[in-house]
Amino acid sequence: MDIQHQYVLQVADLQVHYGHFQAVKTVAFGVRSGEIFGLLGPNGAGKTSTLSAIEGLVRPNAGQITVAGYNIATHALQARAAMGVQLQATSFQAELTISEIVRLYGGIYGVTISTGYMQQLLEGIELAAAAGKRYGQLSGGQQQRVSLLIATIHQPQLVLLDEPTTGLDPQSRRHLWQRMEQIREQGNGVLLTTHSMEEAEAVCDRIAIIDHGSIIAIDTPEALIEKHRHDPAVVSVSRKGKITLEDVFIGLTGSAIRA
Ligand SMILES: Nc1ncnc2c1ncn2[C@@H]1O[C@H](COP(=O)(O)OP(=O)(O)OP(=O)(O)O)[C@@H](O)[C@H]1O
Repeated sequence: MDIQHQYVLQVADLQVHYGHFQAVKTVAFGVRSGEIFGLLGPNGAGKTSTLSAIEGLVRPNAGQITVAGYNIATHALQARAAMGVQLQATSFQAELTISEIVRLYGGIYGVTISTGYMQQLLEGIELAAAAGKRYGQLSGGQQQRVSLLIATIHQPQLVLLDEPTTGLDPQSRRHLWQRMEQIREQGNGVLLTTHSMEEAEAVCDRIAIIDHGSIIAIDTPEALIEKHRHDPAVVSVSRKGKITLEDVFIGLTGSAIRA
């Protein structure tokens, strides 16, 4: 099979309920090898619940999730070994140095990290000169770079990123975009949630818009803009006479402020 058309993630008929509340109703999509896929939706749409089901943190009420060909319900260990999840900044101990954290997580994932490889890894996130710096002393952008390095230290086929660039300055954001693009070039897949339409347009090959627990559109950013550019709901929210992905997003999900 052509590697471009292999799926590193397949989600079929996913449902996640919290008690009687259906947070995810009917979600189906796939992420291909060598693809950055964006999951976009207003607050409370069901993005994190979908990611949590893929990560195995919540048990779905229905549906199948397959990572690198492994069904997470029947082959959880293999599925988890094939995915990398970006941990929250607070997951790392503030007093550990960057190199200690890299060595610790390398050990957990069974990756041998020689001195030369450590140097290479830290150069890749522009932190080679700060190897001995404690995590708690790092800026938000530096912490994000370390946490993305840890998420990818075992070269997973699928990387899950939940709003990774929130709060970052433009330089740090560009750096993270480049890292995502490197993951794509290596033939692996990225599933990203974001509230930034600029980010989705800049890095995502395809996006799905999720609202009230269901996917309402799925395509490339360019195709979504093209398809909806004459919708009255989209035209009515456009600014400066140009239709953007944000106009399409608001046109499809409505202008009402969510939770
Ligand atoms: N543990 C939980 N128990 C009950 N309801 C929950 C729980 N987690 C999430 N919800 C609800 O499920 C819905 C979907 O939440 P989710 O966090 O998946 O949305 P989201 O799209 O990630 O939102 P945001 O953009 O705000 O992060 C929301 O209405 C939320 O309040």
